[in-house]
Amino acid sequence: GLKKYFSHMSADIHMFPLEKWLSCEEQALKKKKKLLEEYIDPQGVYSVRQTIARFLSQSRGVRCYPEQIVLGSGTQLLTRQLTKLLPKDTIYGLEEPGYQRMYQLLKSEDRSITSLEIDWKGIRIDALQASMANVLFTTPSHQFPTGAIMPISRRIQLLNWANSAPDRYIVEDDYDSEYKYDADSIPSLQGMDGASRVIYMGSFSKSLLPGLRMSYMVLPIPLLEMYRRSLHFLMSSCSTITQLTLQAFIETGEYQKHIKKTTKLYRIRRAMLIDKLLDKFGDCISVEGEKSGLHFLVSFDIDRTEEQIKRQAEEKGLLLYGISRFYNQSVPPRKPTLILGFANMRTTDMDEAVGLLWEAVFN
Ligand SMILES: Cc1ncc(COP(=O)(O)O)c(/C=N/[C@@H](CCC(=O)O)COc2ccccc2)c1O
Repeated sequence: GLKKYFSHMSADIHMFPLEKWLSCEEQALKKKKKLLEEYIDPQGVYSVRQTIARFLSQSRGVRCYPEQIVLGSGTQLLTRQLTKLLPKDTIYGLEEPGYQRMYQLLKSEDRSITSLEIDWKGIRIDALQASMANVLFTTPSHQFPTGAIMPISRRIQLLNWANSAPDRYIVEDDYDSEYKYDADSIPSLQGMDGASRVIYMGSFSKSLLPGLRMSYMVLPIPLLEMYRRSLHFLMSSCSTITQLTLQAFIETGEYQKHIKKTTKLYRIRRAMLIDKLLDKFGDCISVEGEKSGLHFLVSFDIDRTEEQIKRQAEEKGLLLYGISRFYNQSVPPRKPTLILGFANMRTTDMDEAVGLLWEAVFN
């Protein structure tokens, strides 16, 4: 198969503290195995939600009670539950370019969607106001896929938008908020919301492993009441074992240690990769969205299409993704732009990876 050096969709299992995770699992099972006998609360084990609420308050300034947290096996599944709490004729505003799978999920649920323009600060307020959207999905910490970090001023404008008409909500997908390099981390939109307009979504897919399928959403009280009324019959979609292990992993401080260690390692990988790319490609490339997260964008000032570069790369055995895959409407004229992940890029592979990229672009 194709080499996935630049994959933005995979974590590096070698970075995961498997031994510590397994001892947390053993400890959780020994102490709380009784919980496995029954169906637990559909929102997830209460004590696990208490731990997550504390962690969110410390790390992201999210203000919530454990009662407001819903654990789910993936952001998409939680989004499906959320759409069932909102009016059928809700119009969902999604960032363009944005998280395609969310667009595809909402479309598969026959929801009305409108694509909204972004700029280097994230979603554009004029585009949002001109649209008919009443629920906005946005990724303010590190816009997916461009990496834009939304400044406080734009966040305040978003909250004003949400408070200026009934039935408006902002879904803050705080994906990729764990890894900050040059930018100081800006507290969550949810923490600034005083009027129950923000639904906060997060995931352990990037900070731990996507295979754990541990994601969560924080519902404002009015939606929580609706959840309790209309979705109380649901069973929790996350394994109780994974929930209890995660709780132990956070409570023993292993999670915080892991984030510190991986941030240091990712910071080195990211800096080395950008240096090597600039050495090799010089001023025919420009890098953006590299201030946080586990990927950045590289656009090429050459007369080739993204498709040609992708195909040429596949000839050389290298998997690449272009920015085009994140557009729901037609891709506007722009320089060929690739999304380059570095979470799974070992420093020993970098020279080969950059060499293959060079051949894909120039041969
Ligand atoms: C905007 C956004 N929000 C949430 C998620 C996470 O969803 P969850 O795992 O269901 O909680 C992703 C995953 N996005 C994935 C790429 C999507 C794509 O390009 O198609 C990338 O996910 C990972 C990247 C590195 C390491 C581990 C995972 C999301 O891009």
